[in-house]
Amino acid sequence: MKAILVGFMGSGKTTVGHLLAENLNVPYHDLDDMIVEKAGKSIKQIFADDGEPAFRQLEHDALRAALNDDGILGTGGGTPIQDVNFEMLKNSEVPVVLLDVMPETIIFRLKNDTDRPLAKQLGLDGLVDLKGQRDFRYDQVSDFRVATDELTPNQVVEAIKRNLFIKM
Ligand SMILES: Nc1ncnc2c1ncn2[C@@H]1O[C@H](COP(=O)(O)OP(=O)(O)O)[C@@H](O)[C@H]1O
Ligand SMILES: O=C(O)C1=C[C@@H](OP(=O)(O)O)[C@@H](O)[C@H](O)C1
Ligand SMILES: [Mg+2]
Repeated sequence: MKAILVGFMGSGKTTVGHLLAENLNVPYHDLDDMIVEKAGKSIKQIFADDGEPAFRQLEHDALRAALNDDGILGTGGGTPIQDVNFEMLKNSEVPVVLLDVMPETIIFRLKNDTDRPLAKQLGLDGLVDLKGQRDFRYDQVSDFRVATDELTPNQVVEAIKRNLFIKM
């Protein structure tokens, strides 16, 4: 991998990851897509049929498989929260980029979302609490952070590239 994107739901990992990969002319891998492909059903359906622990196991398996691939990896918002994943990301040689986002922006970006079971379960206030619980982990696992609130996805790509080239 050239870079791994972490951050809360709605921070833009999937959107920016696709654009960054295209821009660098490398493949893009998204853990959620890998999980959906392996399970043969949507994330929403995995949560409904099998529960969150089953989803987290699939997520861990997908992360383990993806770390050896080339390109850009977009994780899910909960990926760094499992201890085993946290250690894998922290010990990886690949730069880990935190896409940061303010609660107001998350609410705005996800207000019509129907694909994220946790967002649906928790409601918007619950989401903000969850972000507060997770932020420390995102900070610890990442090499640098980009605040995305005031940036377009393409501007986020440019900010990541500036930081990556300094690090390479
Ligand atoms: N920088 C940005 N500015 C405005 N909207 C954004 C930005 N990044 C992502 N979005 C929008 O926010 C929503 C969630 O983005 P997504 O890439 O799925 O986030 P994640 O994968 O981190 O959950 C999508 O509707 C996307 O178009
Ligand atoms: O934060 C989380 O626990 C989750 C985030 C989602 O990915 P995005 O961060 O790409 O929305 C997806 O993996 C699942 O719905 C659980
Ligand atoms: Mg995503």
